[in-house]
Amino acid sequence: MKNDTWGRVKQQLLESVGRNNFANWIEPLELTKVDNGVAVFSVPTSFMANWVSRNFADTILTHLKAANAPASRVEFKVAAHQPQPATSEPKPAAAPVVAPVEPAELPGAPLDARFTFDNFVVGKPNELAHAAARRVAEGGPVTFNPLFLYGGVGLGKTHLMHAIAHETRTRNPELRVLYLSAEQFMYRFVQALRDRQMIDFKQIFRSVDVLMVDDVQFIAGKDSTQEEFFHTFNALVDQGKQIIISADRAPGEIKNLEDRIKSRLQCGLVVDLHPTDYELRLGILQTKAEAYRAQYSGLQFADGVLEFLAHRISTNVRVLEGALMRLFAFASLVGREITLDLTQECLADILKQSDRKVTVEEIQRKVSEHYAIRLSDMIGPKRVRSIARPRQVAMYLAKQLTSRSLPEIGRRFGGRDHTTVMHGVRRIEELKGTDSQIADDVEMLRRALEA
Ligand SMILES: Nc1ncnc2c1ncn2[C@@H]1O[C@H](COP(=O)(O)OP(=O)(O)OP(=O)(O)O)[C@@H](O)[C@H]1O
Repeated sequence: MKNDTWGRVKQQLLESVGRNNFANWIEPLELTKVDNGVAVFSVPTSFMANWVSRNFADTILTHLKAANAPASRVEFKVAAHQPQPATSEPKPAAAPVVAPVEPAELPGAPLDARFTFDNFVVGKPNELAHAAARRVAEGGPVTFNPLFLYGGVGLGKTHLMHAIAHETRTRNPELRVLYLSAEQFMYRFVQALRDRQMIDFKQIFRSVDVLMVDDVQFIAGKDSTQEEFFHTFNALVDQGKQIIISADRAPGEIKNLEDRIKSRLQCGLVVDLHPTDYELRLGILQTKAEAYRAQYSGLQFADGVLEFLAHRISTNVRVLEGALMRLFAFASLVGREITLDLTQECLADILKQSDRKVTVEEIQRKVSEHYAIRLSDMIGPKRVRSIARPRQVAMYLAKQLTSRSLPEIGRRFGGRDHTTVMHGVRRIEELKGTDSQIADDVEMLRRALEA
């Protein structure tokens, strides 16, 4: 077979496999001979030989036959002068045909075994992101590509990506799933450039079935990394492979990211993880506390502590988790029950940082309005229930929503003693469990004060 026949076949292959596949896998092939019906190609690396043989041998043979080439089989031989990539299997010396080798190991980051769908608590702020992640993890035809997840710090982007990877691997163990951060992508790229291993780099990244790149904003402003990322992205999308990307903001808002990349990233489904709300924070705390309780068996937990933390700690789940972990460790060290007081003592710094700045005076005002009593009665001496109960509700909310100590709250309620405040707080905690009217009032007031 003449080389111009191979030239014509290549033209047809370009159309049938697409531009990116052609550039990556077909263009580097060199037809060395056709012998006894076997078309022998020389390829630069054994990884490539293996990949082309698995994915393109039939297509190449079909086109060769269509061009009347006397070939009934194709073989791919590694060119002797090319250095072998460190990740490929050594080639048996006597075998001219490439022995089947395992695909090169993927240069991904390890997955956190705890970041599964089962451990992910779903609430209004993250339900869409969770549903999209589940959909992608189920596999099947690629419906949106890429899936782009974005949101503020510590809201679960990495958790969801790892969950997709775990689930995909469980459902389809044969799929090549690669998860890494954008920083690691850049590091691998720079390393490949330095070691003149770009062919291997491209081959490995173009051979995955699912690519996940976390914190993509990191490559903004890094021109050659962006360029390589763009080509990798296109090559995979052309092959119908799934891509999942995360960032701290929407694609259009990432500064110094090339426009063509922004527009690619917007092509699929873009979903955001909203800041957590009270219900989601409480759900997460309950799930994690359950796990800690099992770990620190025997540790007692007073009612209202988780609710207090869910009220008081900001939107960031990582901080919430850290607080809970510290609380359990502290309580087990000192051998005390986890009460509201212990919580405030142990987490004073975290609570101060995420103080919502609701004042005791505001609370008194809102509660007085709600129960239609005079503000002066709130801090005055009257002890009738119609006044004392709203006062206790206000004390409870002051304890929940501010970082004031019991004596400080007492002073703001007409100079009352801290034991009176403590009694009031406990009374409302009890009533919340038995009196739905009180529970509703407290909840409604809390929402109004936090709005
Ligand atoms: N809905 C959730 N349910 C359970 N755990 C959660 C949830 N959201 C976040 N977490 C936990 O909070 C911590 C931080 O989450 P993660 O690392 O996924 O955040 P991120 O959005 O990737 O943040 P960053 O932008 O800092 O990378 C993790 O330990 C994760 O398990």
